[in-house]
Amino acid sequence: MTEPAVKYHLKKKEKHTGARLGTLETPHGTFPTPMFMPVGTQATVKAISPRELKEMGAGIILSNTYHLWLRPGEELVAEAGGLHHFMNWDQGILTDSGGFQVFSLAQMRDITEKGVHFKSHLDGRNLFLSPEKAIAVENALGADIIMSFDECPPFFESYDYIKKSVERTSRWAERGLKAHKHPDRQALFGIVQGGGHKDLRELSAKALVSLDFPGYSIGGLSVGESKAEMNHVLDFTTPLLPENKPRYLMGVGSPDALIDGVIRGVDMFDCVLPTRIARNGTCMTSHGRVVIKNAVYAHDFNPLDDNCDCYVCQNYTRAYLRHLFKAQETLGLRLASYHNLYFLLHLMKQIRQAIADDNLLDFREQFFEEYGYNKQ
Ligand SMILES: CNc1nc2c(CCNC[C@]34C[C@H]5C[C@H](C[C@H](C5)C3)C4)c3nc(N)[nH]c(=O)c3cc2[nH]1
Ligand SMILES: [Zn+2]
Repeated sequence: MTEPAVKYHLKKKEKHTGARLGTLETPHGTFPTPMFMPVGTQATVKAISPRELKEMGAGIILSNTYHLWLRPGEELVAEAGGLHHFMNWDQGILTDSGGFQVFSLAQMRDITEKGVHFKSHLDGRNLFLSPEKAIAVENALGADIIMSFDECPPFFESYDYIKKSVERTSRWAERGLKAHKHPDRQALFGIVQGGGHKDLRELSAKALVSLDFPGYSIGGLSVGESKAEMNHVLDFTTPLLPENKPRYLMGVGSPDALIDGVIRGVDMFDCVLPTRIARNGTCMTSHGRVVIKNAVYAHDFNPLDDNCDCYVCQNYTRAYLRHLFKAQETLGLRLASYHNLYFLLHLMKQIRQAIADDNLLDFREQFFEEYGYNKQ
């Protein structure tokens, strides 16, 4: 039996919740969990350099199979020696399988047992992605953690549709496991589906756990359902997964969703939010969101966030950041992206400390109060 590429070590369970403190050992370093993973869509975290990512404490970042397969092509990335060399990132990389992208970006053609036929969103070419093809692309890209090829059905699809989709996704997961060429250096995660249905989540988790993946993603969420619904699904899904394996909630999220996901036993998160909202000048701060182009900040010579010790908050004022956005200077979106990423990475650090101190619920109370979330 080859050593798994990625090992999760559970260090401590928080006394009052399902939260856990752990470490994730990968071929490119060992990182503390719970963790937030910055998203790089086309082999770059938009507007931020690897040096800045390291400076802010990012460990594992995401890249994107679908885009890189279409452009520049996985062969070119493999020729460059794989993603780490290509993008000059020597810490952890995780790639999604492209399934989510196909369902959300491309003009759909049809889903068959074999895989998905669709048209490229770039040039309309007819393309086909199957579990075998997706895993082959992820093997060529060389990320430390790769995802199974799955279908993420709409949350409000019919029970029958979601049941059929779960069964097919489980068959696809098994085919992906068989096609995976480097289990010794790339950890393939299974992705649990099942919408909002407890029995379908059980059906999905049982099938995937029997295949003994080194880690499990919780898919099919953060697709338009309410936060209460997402938390309800997590309440009965995380307990279905092995305690000694990492759990990755895909596409989440906002500060409240991160805290509530950790409370329910999630270890890993990714979300495009911090860099996406930064591009129009929306910043996350300890006092809630600041839309920096607002006139109210024109003469505000305070830092973006007086509780933040990041490079941006230590060296620039709200008035200056507002000026940059009004003048459409690219430094504006760089600084806003930097702070937003730092904010979420720092939030995870505070969450890890709260788990160590067994006061995660008090931390949630204070953070929600200060950020302006209404407490459920
Ligand atoms: C937002 N809500 C949400 N996301 C989801 C994702 C993508 C996670 N992010 C990876 C991704 C997706 C895009 C944008 C960036 C870069 C790259 C392409 C990889 C992050 C999901 N991915 C898969 N394979 N399956 C899901 O069920 C799923 C559900 C999600 N629900
Ligand atoms: Zn800051």
